Amino acid sequence: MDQTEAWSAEAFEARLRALGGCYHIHHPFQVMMHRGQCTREQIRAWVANRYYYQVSIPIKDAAILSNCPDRDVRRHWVQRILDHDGHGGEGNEGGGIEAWIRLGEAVGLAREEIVSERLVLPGVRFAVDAYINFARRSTWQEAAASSLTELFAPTIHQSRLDHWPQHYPWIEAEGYAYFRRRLTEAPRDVVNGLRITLAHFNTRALQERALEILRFKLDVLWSMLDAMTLAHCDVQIAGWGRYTPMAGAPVTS
Ligand SMILES: O=C(O)c1cc(C(=O)O)c2c(n1)C(=O)C(=O)c1cc(C(=O)O)[nH]c1-2
Repeated sequence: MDQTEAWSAEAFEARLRALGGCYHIHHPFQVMMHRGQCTREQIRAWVANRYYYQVSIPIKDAAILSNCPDRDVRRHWVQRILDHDGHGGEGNEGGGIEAWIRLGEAVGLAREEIVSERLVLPGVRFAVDAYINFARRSTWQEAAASSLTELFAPTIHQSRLDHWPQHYPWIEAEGYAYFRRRLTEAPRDVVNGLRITLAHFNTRALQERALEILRFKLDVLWSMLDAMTLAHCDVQIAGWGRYTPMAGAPVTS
């Protein structure tokens, strides 16, 4: 087959979906959470760090809107901001960010501890900021394609709803509302994001570019968990012993 010929829409979509093999559902930290092997402290650390992703999503989406001259696209895309920030309508009073704070409280964090972001690790901040900056500097179509990790998100949200209550009975049930709401929001976002991506990336070179963008975004999510693993799991480093984040160089004398 001609290496420069565009893939059909179906073949292109299949390649995008195949990158699900690199989704953070396969990261050791995520696997540990899924199997019920996390301590309360590790779950709390994950929720507190992921808060930074949650509050950054609407900023990222506002960056996409600011680069998009197409009124129809903006009208759809703005819904994502309202999903997270809230619009006061029924079931969406505080939006996803408020629901995430409630999840934090359900796992034993204080609201102030979450919103102060003082538990957010540098590596998590850098990874999330890379995503925001990508959206600021790219075309709106490229930035839209970078949201397509959401293709794989309903599976991960559903698995938390299915397994966490048995594994972590100490988590208050109201905390799960965030995952439940994403089960309907994410598939709707994906239909829209896929439509834009399949229409815009219509040459082989552009399709390859879209795959590269999706890999970048998968790396953002993976790097966040790498940072959390280093800081909150018992990672031993030869010659250093247990890794302690931000502890500086070991005293070797
Ligand atoms: O819990 C997760 O594993 C997960 C992953 C992702 C993702 O794949 O980017 C998102 C979310 N959750 C999520 O809740 C969410 O609102 C969201 C928005 C976006 C995006 O890129 O615009 N990704 C995700």
